[in-house]
Amino acid sequence: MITLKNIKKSFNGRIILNNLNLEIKDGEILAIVGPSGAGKTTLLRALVGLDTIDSGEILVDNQAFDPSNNANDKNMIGVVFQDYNLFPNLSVRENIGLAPRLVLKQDKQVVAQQTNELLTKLRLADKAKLYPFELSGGMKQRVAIARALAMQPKVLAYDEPTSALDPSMRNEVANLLLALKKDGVTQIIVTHDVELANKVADNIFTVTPLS
Ligand SMILES: Nc1ncnc2c1ncn2[C@@H]1O[C@H](COP(=O)(O)OP(=O)(O)OP(=O)(O)O)[C@@H](O)[C@H]1O
Repeated sequence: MITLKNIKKSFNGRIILNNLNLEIKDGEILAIVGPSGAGKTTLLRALVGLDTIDSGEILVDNQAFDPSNNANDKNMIGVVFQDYNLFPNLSVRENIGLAPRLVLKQDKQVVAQQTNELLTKLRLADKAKLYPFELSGGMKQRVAIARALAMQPKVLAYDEPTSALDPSMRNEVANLLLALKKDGVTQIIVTHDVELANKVADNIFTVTPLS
């Protein structure tokens, strides 16, 4: 379980998150919703350790969560960014296998086997040799998810998973999130897409603008 206690975050003296409290249970899908500028991405970035918080605590199973100093904590949460951040000069297979090789120092054969499994799971087996520029938005997103899953995170966080896609893809994204939930992955989505949130989320947290 992830627990956020009294989280406070300001930018240039302007308070964005004030004494925010939130619990995310293992295996659930949490949707973070709220109007533009309310602080949803700020909350997500703080939660995954991409930004510091001014005060408050982030706990995982009641232990302090410290991704900037603890590699296990850092690898615990995978992030799928809105623009996917794929490595443009690497193939789909290389995008997925790079971090397990470099960061987890996994054996080449283990990485190859795991990458094959992820390619199949994310319906990318016939795209393994392609480069990001050759992929549709939905395929890029599936590569980004496969790449995050390759690090075996307990939690996957997505920033606006449907906003860059054609609305007809919403069901596909929803089904993918629900399939990953069956595998036990805890998922956090920041979204404007209320329909997606209603369809997949076990819990919806609304961030309200403070001013
Ligand atoms: N690095 C930063 N420096 C200064 N201000 C920032 C920074 N990041 C975010 N902000 C401000 O914090 C507020 C919340 O931004 P945030 O991106 O978290 O909102 P959001 O709810 O995700 O909005 P949207 O739905 O439009 O993406 C905004 O007013 C934004 O301008």
